Amino acid sequence: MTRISSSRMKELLQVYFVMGSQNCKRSPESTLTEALNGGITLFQFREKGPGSISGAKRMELALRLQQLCQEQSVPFIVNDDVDLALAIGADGVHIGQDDEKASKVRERIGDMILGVSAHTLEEARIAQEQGADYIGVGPIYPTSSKEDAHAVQGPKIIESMRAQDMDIPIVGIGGITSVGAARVLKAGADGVAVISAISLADDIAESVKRLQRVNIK
Ligand SMILES: Cc1ncc(COP(=O)(O)OP(=O)(O)O)c(N)n1
Ligand SMILES: Cc1nc(C(=O)O)sc1CCOP(=O)(O)O
Ligand SMILES: [Mg+2]
Repeated sequence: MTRISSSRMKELLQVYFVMGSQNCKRSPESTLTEALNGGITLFQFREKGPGSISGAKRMELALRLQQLCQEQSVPFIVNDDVDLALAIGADGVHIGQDDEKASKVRERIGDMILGVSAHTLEEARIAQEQGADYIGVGPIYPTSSKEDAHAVQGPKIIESMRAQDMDIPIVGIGGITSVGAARVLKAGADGVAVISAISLADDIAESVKRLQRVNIK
């Protein structure tokens, strides 16, 4: 296996669905199935926070959701838990600034996809140097899906990273809906990472399609 190319990574980031059972109105399996039918390009298993499950049940859920992604050839990324990602043969891992250091995670996961959260230009540069394939930048807008989110940054943070020659694939995250997505892409993001605008939608597949349409404009 070789590291993912930057151009392929950018394609995968277009509509990045992040989800755990705590984010769903119906079962996580049916939520993900509908999102896959709608055309998500990447999935992150983020079983975390109030209402989430743990232990063997969490791993069993990860395996069931991974299977659904595999059936549609959508890469399956695990949030935070490198051990879980390695144990189930996930396609990648997403870590934040409070998680294991990116360079250490890169050593552990080899060529698997590595995503790192970055809130500043400095964090973005370090993530790139330490082997990140993409960075997640946020929160772009106010979010109710992450209790310990940083202060809202607005799309300008991405614009300023691009203006200072950050060429790594970037996905915006935090409070993004089909209404706010255009500004995120215009600022220089390659895609949008979304929890609630997809997981809580009445018509999940349609909510994904709306985000896709913003992407191709
Ligand atoms: C695509 C993407 N970007 C950012 C995050 C946030 O990661 P982190 O800061 O580690 O916070 P938690 O998600 O672990 O609470 C993400 N998960 N995905
Ligand atoms: C998981 C996560 N990370 C964020 C960050 O700023 O790094 S914001 C966030 C939650 C995104 O959920 P929603 O699309 O429902 O706002
Ligand atoms: Mg994390």
